[in-house]
Amino acid sequence: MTAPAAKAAPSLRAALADSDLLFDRATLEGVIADMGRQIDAALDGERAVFLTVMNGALIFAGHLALAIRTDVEFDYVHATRYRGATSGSELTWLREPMVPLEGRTVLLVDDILDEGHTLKAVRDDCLRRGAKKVLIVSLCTKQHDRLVEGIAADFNGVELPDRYVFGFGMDYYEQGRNLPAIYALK
Ligand SMILES: O=P(O)(O)OC[C@H]1O[C@H](OP(=O)(O)OP(=O)(O)O)[C@H](O)[C@@H]1O
Ligand code: HPA
Repeated sequence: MTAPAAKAAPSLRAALADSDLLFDRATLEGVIADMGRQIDAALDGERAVFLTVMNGALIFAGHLALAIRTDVEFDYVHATRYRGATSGSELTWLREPMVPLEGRTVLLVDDILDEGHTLKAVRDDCLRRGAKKVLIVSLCTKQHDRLVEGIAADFNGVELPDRYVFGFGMDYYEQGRNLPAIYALK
């Protein structure tokens, strides 16, 4: 029996034609360089766990890691609640942290703080594992009144309008993650 054909994703080209460029690569690289300096100052020499939330944070994490001078220990989690769609649902854990977090400072690195469910769940999980401090590092934060209570970025790069965004790690139906800029659908 042949498997049913996968549903075609909406066109990335059409989405780009119907989007605004919000932040280009040079701007984002400058913003991330500043974030690296602020994080170095906050760590004050302490070796933190650099915990990337896959997949969206992959590109930001690579740039940010090169902007931080303090040595860090890498690990990642994979938690998703959008699963290639443009609105979120239940959070699914695909990979938990492997590095012991007890007594450690964690830099929790993600691409976007939107409604905050993902970062809140991962932050709380790190604390349950005994992390002494979790610093939330997000490339961007969306401006709206749907943010869950009790979550905020300790380090944030740029602020976004309340529109669906993609590029620089963020996907449009699992496309466009490697666009070197952030776009917003009109
Ligand atoms: O603040 P929230 O409303 O929870 O949304 C933010 C989360 O959504 C995206 O992940 P997604 O579930 O799309 O998975 P992905 O990282 O694989 O794209 C993004 O990378 C954040 O982790
Ligand atoms: O606006 C968004 N774009 C991409 N991924 C996201 N995850 C939460 N919000 C978004």
